[in-house]
Amino acid sequence: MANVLRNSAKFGFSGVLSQLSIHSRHGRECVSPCFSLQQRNNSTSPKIKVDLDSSTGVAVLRMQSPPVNSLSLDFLTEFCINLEKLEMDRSCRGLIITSTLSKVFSAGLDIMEMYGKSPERCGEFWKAVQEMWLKLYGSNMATIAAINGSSPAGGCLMSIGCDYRIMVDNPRYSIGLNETQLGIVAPFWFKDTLVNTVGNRAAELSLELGLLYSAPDALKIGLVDQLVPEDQVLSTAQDTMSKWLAIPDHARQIDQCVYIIYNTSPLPLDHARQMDQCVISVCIYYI
Ligand SMILES: CCCCCCCC/C=C\CC(=O)SCCNC(=O)CCNC(=O)[C@H](O)C(C)(C)COP(=O)(O)OP(=O)(O)OC[C@H]1O[C@@H](n2cnc3c(N)ncnc32)[C@H](O)[C@@H]1OP(=O)(O)O
Repeated sequence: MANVLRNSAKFGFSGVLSQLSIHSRHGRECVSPCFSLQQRNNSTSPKIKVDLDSSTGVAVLRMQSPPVNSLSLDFLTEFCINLEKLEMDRSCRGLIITSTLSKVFSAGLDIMEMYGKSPERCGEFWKAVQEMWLKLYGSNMATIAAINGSSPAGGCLMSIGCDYRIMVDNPRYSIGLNETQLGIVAPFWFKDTLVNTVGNRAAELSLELGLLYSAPDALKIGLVDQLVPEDQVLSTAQDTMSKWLAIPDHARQIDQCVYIIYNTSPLPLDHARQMDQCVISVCIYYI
């Protein structure tokens, strides 16, 4: 796998992100419209399953893309379409993300998307990664990751993009931003999200050494909020969600907004997204 990553160096990409600029129903910045997402979703079997309980207002999004829920362009597109639909549905106030696979939450970005692809495809892929994070981190819903397996790299990003993380108490499951171990560098907005979660020093050590934490170690540094037995991860997430939803939405959303404005990178701005594209291109060139 590391070889695939190293070989991908020669396929640097130069596509420029198109402008992403529609606004959500709540006025917060949103990304490209459902229409364009649907146009590029060519997959046949669904990689995502969503169940919305209209009596509680809680949706459970299950990632079901074997073998490891890797974040391919198709996967990310489907993920974003589902998030967008839930975001537009006023009856949905809370979202729980989990995996149907045993042992794996998500293996992160699909390695094959970074190998031997055209610059245009790489650009489209990176844009989808950005969209996934923007939609999740900026969501108006309360979001909980029910992490029932390993969650390296992009899988960890998805987890820390949620408001709260509950992980299965199994030392064999790991989580972390391990990019440097693969010879690549986590983009600045991965870093910011991690700093917001575990603080500066822990994030610095974690990123530079590309550390993957076992579930108990992840709890120690605050990378996850709670550990539970495997068979309780979803019920605990549901119980926790009811506490989050006891807070009036507008108060939680405004609080989150203030937090994001003061603590997060400018990725939601168009120029920052384009700058990110350039940085990633250079990184790939030097791998
Ligand atoms: C466009 C340019 C972008 C530039 C990016 C720069 C910034 C980088 C940002 C983010 C980086 C990433 O997210 S990179 C992905 C990093 N991911 C990992 O390091 C995880 C690697 N995988 C694992 O550790 C393990 O697979 C696992 C713990 C997740 C599961 O272990 P398990 O033993 O259950 O399964 P296997 O290891 O046997 O794997 C099964 C099967 O899945 C394939 N696989 C695994 N991970 C990936 C992946 N990320 N992408 C694609 N495919 C993956 C693995 O090769 C096996 O396939 P085969 O059965 O065919 O051999």
